[in-house]
Amino acid sequence: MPAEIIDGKAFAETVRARVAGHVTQLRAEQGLTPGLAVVLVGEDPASQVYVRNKGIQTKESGMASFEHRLPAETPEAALLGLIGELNSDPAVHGILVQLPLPAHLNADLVINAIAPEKDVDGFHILNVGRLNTGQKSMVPCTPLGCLMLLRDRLGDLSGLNAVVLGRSNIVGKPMASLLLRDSCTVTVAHSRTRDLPDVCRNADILVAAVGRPRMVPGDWIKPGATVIDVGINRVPAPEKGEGKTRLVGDVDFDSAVEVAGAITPVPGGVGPMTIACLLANTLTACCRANGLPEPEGLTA
Ligand SMILES: Nc1nc(=O)c2c([nH]1)NC[C@@H]1CN(c3ccc(C(=O)N[C@@H](CCC(=O)O)C(=O)O)cc3)C=[N+]21
Repeated sequence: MPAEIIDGKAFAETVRARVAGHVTQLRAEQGLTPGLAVVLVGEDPASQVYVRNKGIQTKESGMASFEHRLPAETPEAALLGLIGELNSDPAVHGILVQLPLPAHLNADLVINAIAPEKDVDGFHILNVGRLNTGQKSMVPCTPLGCLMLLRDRLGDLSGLNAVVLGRSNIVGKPMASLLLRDSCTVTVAHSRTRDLPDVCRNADILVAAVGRPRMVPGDWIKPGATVIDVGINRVPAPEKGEGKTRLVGDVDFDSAVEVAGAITPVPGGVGPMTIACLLANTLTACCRANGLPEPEGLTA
């Protein structure tokens, strides 16, 4: 029996609707409007599309959206100056600096200049430390979205074998941390892992976040496993016409869908959840900043 397809797009819509409901309530009862500032340095076309989508969805949820587009050659001091202003702006509850940054900018320095309570990406070193020690933190959007999908399908995750393929700071490591917190037995696998197919075949939950198109074939998957495909890879699609491209994940969907119990598609899986969780984190940051109770079910 082929796998259930996990509809991340539909799930993300329900998350955004819940965020919007809380935003309406915040405005009516507290006179508050959560605000998200997005900073884009340079003209990377993919980043521009992504930043535009974030702006649209932010406004659709009733929040304020502040976009800052800076030229690629912006000096580090100027970027740090802008972050300082956003840190002290009471209308801004969340700050996201789109990555990757141009090479002359030190991304660690820039991210760590964001006020941790406004760091809706959860990339600030204080949030990383807090997440890893079980303290209240901002949780990175993509892993949070994956966790929501997993809990929705599986309920209690405790005791399950989870394999996270990829060890990035933005997905692999925080994903492993969240799964461990939910009492999974967690393996972080990567390009140097020995017997990688066998390691993956042990997974009740397989999260693929390596950035290599269709790297995971169906015969690496345990029958019935839940597969979360984080990869968003643009590949040539000559069948659509010359020069055309399409998006594929890190999992070879066609073979995996025959083996897995459930699987996220690309597009329409994890990607939309990432943006929904960015909005959820902005709402959470706004509530915390004002000493209000946090929205239930929208945090880790
Ligand atoms: N500071 C920072 N935080 C990020 O969260 C961040 C970032 N920088 N830099 C770039 C990546 C990429 N990213 C995506 C989110 C959603 C989709 C998404 O919604 N994708 C759609 C498809 C979109 C399309 O068709 O192109 C989908 O998967 O269905 C894609 C990519 C967040 N990122």
